[in-house]
Amino acid sequence: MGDSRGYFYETFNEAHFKKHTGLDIHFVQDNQSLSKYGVLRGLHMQGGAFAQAKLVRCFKGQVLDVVVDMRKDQPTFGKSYSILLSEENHTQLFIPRGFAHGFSVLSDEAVFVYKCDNFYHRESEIGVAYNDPQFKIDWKIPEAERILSEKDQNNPAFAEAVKQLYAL
Ligand SMILES: Cc1cn([C@H]2C[C@H](O)[C@@H](COP(=O)(O)OP(=O)(O)O[C@H]3O[C@H](C)C(=O)[C@H](O)[C@H]3O)O2)c(=O)[nH]c1=O
Repeated sequence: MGDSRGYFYETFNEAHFKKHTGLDIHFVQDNQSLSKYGVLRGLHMQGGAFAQAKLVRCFKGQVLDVVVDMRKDQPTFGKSYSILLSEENHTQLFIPRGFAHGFSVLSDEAVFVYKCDNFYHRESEIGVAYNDPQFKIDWKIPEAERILSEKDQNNPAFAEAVKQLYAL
């Protein structure tokens, strides 16, 4: 809702969420990260008892958000999906448990905020190589301009990540 002062909008409403998704999710943790242009975070997930569903959005700037289905029993296993999330499009993406998630920052800066339905548990984290040739993800950031954590430069390939995930 915009007015002469600025804007107001509900960023999460449990009743709307249930109506649109048919899901009854109890979110327990909110996260927020600030990243500059070229940052690529991911692909990450938590497995086992600490698997997380996420409701993600870009509060400031613009990101390319990417998920990979790691659920062996699903027809979309091993498939990736990308979507632009931005301050302008107000789009939110619900990511069920069992998906690896990451994003690349296309604006000068991006503030990324998301709800999780399980707590952070470092020991349950699984990484998947952002550049695994199986997915051919176009992160829309030239190779030389990408900024990744040490961890994300060395995530395992998809097949190894699946093995680690199902061993949790
Ligand atoms: C995820 C997380 C991290 N941390 C600590 C651990 C490190 O000291 C620091 C940065 O963690 P990390 O480098 O894993 O942050 P991201 O690279 O943004 O990780 C996230 O990236 C992708 C996009 C995701 O979807 C996951 O939620 C998450 O893995 O925050 C916490 O204290 N709590 C948390 O829930």
